[in-house]
Amino acid sequence: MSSRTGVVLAGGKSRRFGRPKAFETHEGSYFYERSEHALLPWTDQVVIQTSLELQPLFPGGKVYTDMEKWRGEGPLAGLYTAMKREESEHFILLPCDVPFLTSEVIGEMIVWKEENGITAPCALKGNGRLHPLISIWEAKDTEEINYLLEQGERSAHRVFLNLGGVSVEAAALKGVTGKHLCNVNTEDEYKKGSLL
Ligand SMILES: Nc1nc2c(ncn2[C@@H]2O[C@H](COP(=O)(O)OP(=O)(O)OP(=O)(O)O)[C@@H](O)[C@H]2O)c(=O)[nH]1
Repeated sequence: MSSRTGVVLAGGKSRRFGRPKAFETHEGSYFYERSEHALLPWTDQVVIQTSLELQPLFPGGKVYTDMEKWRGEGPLAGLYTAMKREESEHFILLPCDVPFLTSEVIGEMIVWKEENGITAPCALKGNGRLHPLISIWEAKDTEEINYLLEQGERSAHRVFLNLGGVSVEAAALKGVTGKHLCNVNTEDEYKKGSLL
């Protein structure tokens, strides 16, 4: 059983961006690759969780589509699918639209969580809000997430809170800045983030 699996969320519609965000580039790498590379040093494996439409565009590796039942229903369904498919103690989640985030941020989060003995999900807080998709989830919570999905819940934020999730302030982590957390939904946000 591998103890940490990285999950890159790379489905969705990218309506605000106008084309699939996963395949935008920053410094010569696709956005999804940047999330993948941020996770690789800290995990035993990284899986990409995407949609049926986008799956053929990825070059290989473990590229999963969301469970049929919740196809197109958002990031939480993507996380749950990966948790069901892979045996792992911890799931480190990243969206594909945080091109400025680095592996150092993930390392700092893991250390903070372990040092503080947190056994609940843990997510980063910064730029004035919680980032439930920049987070670490526990295999023990898989069935509770399933239950909440079955109840119609689709918000990763509310599920995180429901499971007693603990947030860590970016400012409490060494070297982590607002730029790292910059979430790119539009071309303008990408340009602004690049200037930070
Ligand atoms: N696997 C999976 N990932 C998703 C899904 N919806 C969104 N994501 C991912 O979750 C992250 C946040 O997505 P959003 O920006 O909120 O949604 P989006 O559909 O990509 O973009 P908009 O259409 O502009 O809202 C991104 O990394 C998306 O790729 C989904 O249904 N399944």
